[in-house]
Amino acid sequence: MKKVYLVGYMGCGKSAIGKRLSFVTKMPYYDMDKEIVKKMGMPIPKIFEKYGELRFREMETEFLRSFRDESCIIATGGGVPMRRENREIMRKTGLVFFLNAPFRDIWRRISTDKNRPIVQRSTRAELEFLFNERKPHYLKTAHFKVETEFRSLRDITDYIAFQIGRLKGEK
Ligand SMILES: Nc1ncnc2c1ncn2[C@@H]1O[C@H](COP(=O)(O)OP(=O)(O)OP(=O)(O)O)[C@@H](O)[C@H]1O
Ligand SMILES: O=C(O)C1=C[C@@H](O)[C@@H](O)[C@H](O)C1
Ligand SMILES: [Mg+2]
Repeated sequence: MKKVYLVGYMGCGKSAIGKRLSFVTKMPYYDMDKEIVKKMGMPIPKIFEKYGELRFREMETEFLRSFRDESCIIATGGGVPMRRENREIMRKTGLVFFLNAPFRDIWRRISTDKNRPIVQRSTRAELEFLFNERKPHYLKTAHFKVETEFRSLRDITDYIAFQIGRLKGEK
């Protein structure tokens, strides 16, 4: 069985939905950011500080190239679909869902977060610019665009679980 990848901007709900989806589908769940943190033994802001963003981006690609061959749910980092190789690996090895949220909602969720180095170093306008720059890449990576505005985590999770089940021929 294929992997299920959740892609989208910081704060769109990849981790929150990934965990719930794992519960509903009984597929194991992995958070790419957490896997990299575990491997490196330091938090993401520290990885950026010590090795630089480019090396972090290499680590993301390395994760996609080598992560275990099992059916699972993966919440990806917000910058992952920006690289062509990453997009190709995800589309080839799984089903990709883009969680689309308006920037307004995103900003409300991420503006006070200390664990996202890109948020730490950017203004609101810069983050909105990056959001608009990334959106086409999320769209071209994804097999499904999932609208999240005004929808509960449960509702979004059930929709994705339904699509996974449908494609597995269960429903
Ligand atoms: N549709 C939603 N309804 C209510 N709360 C939401 C929704 N989507 C996300 N949230 C909340 O917003 C916060 C940020 O979500 P989450 O951490 O899952 O984002 P993320 O996409 O994993 O971000 P990152 O790329 O930085 O890891 C969480 O507290 C989550 O519960
Ligand atoms: O959007 C991004 O570039 C990032 C999002 C997070 O998931 C982390 O991968 C890291 O903070 C970078
Ligand atoms: Mg996350």
